[in-house]
Amino acid sequence: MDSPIENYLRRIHAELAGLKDGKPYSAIPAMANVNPDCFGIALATADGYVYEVGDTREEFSIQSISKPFTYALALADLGMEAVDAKVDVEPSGDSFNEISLAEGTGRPANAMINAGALTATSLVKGSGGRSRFKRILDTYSAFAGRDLDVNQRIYTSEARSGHRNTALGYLLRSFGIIETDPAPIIKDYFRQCSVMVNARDLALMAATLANSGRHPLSGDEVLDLASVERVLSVMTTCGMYDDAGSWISSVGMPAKSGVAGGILAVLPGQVGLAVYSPPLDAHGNSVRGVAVSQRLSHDLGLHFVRAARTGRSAIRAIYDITAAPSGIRRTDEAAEILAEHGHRVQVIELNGDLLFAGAESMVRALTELPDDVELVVADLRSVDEVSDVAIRLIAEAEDMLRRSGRELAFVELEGTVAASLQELGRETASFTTRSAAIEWCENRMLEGHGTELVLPDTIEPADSPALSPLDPDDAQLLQDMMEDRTYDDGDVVRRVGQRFGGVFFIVSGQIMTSIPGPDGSRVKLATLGPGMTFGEMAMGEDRRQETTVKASGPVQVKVLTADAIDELAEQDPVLSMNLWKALTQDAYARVEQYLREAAVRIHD
Ligand SMILES: NC(=O)CC[C@H](N)C(=O)O
Repeated sequence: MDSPIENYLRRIHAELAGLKDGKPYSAIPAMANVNPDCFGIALATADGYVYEVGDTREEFSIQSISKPFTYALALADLGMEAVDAKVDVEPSGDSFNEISLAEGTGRPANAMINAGALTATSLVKGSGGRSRFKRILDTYSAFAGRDLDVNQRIYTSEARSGHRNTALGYLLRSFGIIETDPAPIIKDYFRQCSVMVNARDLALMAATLANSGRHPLSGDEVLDLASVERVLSVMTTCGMYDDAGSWISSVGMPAKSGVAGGILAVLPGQVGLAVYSPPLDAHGNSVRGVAVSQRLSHDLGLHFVRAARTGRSAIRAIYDITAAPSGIRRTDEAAEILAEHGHRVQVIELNGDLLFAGAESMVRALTELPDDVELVVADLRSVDEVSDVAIRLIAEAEDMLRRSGRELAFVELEGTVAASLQELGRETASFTTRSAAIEWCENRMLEGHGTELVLPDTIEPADSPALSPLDPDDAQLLQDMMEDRTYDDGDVVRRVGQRFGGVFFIVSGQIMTSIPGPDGSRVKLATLGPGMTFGEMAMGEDRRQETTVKASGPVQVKVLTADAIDELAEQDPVLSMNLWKALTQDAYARVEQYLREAAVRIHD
């Protein structure tokens, strides 16, 4: 796909391919003969889209980039306390292979330098019939989202030449940091460094960390959030060894480098970045990898200080229900009451992630509502993640409202926030559509400010607003001509295109009218309740039913059928005329209300 991001990455790749500083790693003979011009950039989003430019499928050994993932497995296996007893979380300021252990305890400074990495490897035990190394390899594969494997030639070469690491392993044994024979542990460490990856793999491994431990493509929960938080913290302060200070200043992302020329960087919640290019700088980091990371951080605002600013207000809109009535047809008196008191019900529409900043903006808006607001509807349908902190803040805000006699209700598709609040002992109303929430608020307003104005559950046609202009005896006569019909929830009562089928009077229950929307969707127009009519608009030779009418729960209607209407026109033309005058008077009022509500309903 010719996307702006891919074009941007191509420009950076072309520009930095000309960077010729540094030399490929030569301490491991099998790694010496690599092409120094190999250069790939991969950027993976937290939802799994991977942008690739250059040699992103060229395989190379993961080397020290393996360390955070083995450290993650040890943390997941043993928990932080047990791991911290063996390896600290402090930056050493030393190079990756420094023989540096803490005075006295011998505890390595962190798990990113070789001493700490050997320790982390020693903390992983075989289990479930899988050896230590098989579990380590399976963990890397889960992070990459594909089966990875060891390059035996590189492993053998490093096992033969890795004297410094071997010395470190026995030194750790002498301090009791490694408690068993260090030889197999050192071999497993060499094996983990010899696992083959490409830049795409690393970008997805980084994106899994960015995605709180869940693989963005497979959706597998690879690592728990607490361990992700610890691994990224240590990568931030120690991942680039004695270049860590300069890295966090100029790039600002948790990262890990490897001497084969790979670099992996993570922007939590957003992206995983990987670069592969063999020539290394004096710190053992890929020269082009550092240059690409600095450019992308600057150009795309990936530095954690900038990225944190995305936690701006989560509020998309605040308005009262006079701007968005429920669509229920009410009597004139009820409509007047709602017009007068609608400002007492506020709707707050939110979007994005409700982490601390988003939740804070919502809670602040709740505290700033005018004193005469009685009900608040929080529309969360455009909200993505709601953190535990946000739930706790919302619960306290709900308490604050309740203490002042007010209530908070939610519109959300799965009801997760209301369920979370219930777990904290708060009972809050939750609806799946905004109109249902607003109807509930309107009824509360009518109960509170309009006494018995809330419509009764059952209205016979003779008592309906539509027949109110008629003489009561005439209305009753018409009702006696009607057929009784009942429908269950979801039944389609009338379809678009049907010929006139009579005038339907709703006795109890609710129906919902809708019209075909874009790409096969349905656009809800209105909800009609007891005492209301539908179907009369299709009267006339060339007219058809223009809306779909569906039962919203159990519904009882009485129908003045087309045959009965024809019979009435013959037997009592005066009453027939009065009936149509009454219905058309009511129908025009309804058309006007439909249009007003449809304009509001469209995006409901
Ligand atoms: N920084 C690195 O990638 C070093 C890895 C190498 N296998 C070593 O242990 O020395």
